Amino acid sequence: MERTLVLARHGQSDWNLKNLFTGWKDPDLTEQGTAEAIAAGKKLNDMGMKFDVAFTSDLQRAQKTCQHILDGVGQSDLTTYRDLALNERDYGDLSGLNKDDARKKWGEEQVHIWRRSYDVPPPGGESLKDTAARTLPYFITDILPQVMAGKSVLCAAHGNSLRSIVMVLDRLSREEILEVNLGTGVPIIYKFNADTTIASKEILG
Ligand SMILES: O=C(O)[C@H](O)COP(=O)(O)O
Repeated sequence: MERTLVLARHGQSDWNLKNLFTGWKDPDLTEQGTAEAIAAGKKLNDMGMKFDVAFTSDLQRAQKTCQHILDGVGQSDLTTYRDLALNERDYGDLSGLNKDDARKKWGEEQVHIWRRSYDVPPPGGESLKDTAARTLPYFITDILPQVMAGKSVLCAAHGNSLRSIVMVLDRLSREEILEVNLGTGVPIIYKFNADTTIASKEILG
C-alpha cells in the first residue's frame, strides 16, 4: 500500500481506567488496552496491511500498542523509532489528578478549557499548540518523508500528540480540533497523493 500512514492512539492505560490526567507519566496498558491493541493489529492484518517502518513515543503505553499491532500484522521485528516528540501533551500539575476531582476543584468549564482549548496550557504543562510545536517538526522531518517515499508507516502515539497531526492532515481550524477525540486503540488510515494532499481517510472503529 503506497504512501500510507496509520495513526493509532494507544489502548486504554491504567490511568485512563482510573480517570487520571496522565501526560508524560508512564502507566502500562490495562488488560482491555492490550486487547484493543491486539484487535487493532488483527483488523489491519485482515485488510492485508504491511508496514515499512514504525514510529512511537517514549512512553510504554504507546510502545506496547505499537508492538501489539506489529505482532498482529506478522512484523514483530520491524524497525521502530521511539521519540519523545510523539509523547502525550504534558499535563503539568494536573498529572496524576482525578479528572472528576479536578472538575470539582476548578469547575467543569476551566477543566474543559485545559483539556480541549488550542492554546491554554494546564498549570505547568503544555497546550495543544505547545504539543504541536514539538510533534509537527518531527512529523515533517522524520515521518512524512517516509510516507512520501511511497512507504507504509505506522505511528502509535497519544490522544493529543496525534490530534496535533490530525489537525494538519484534516486542515482543521483551532475551533474544529476541539471537537476531535481519538478512540483508544482505533487505527486511522490515511493515504496520500503525490502532492502530499490526502487521498483518503478511514477510521477502523
Ligand atoms: O494524558 C491523559 O490524561 C490522556 O491520555 C489524554 O487526556 P485528555 O483526553 O484529557 O486530553
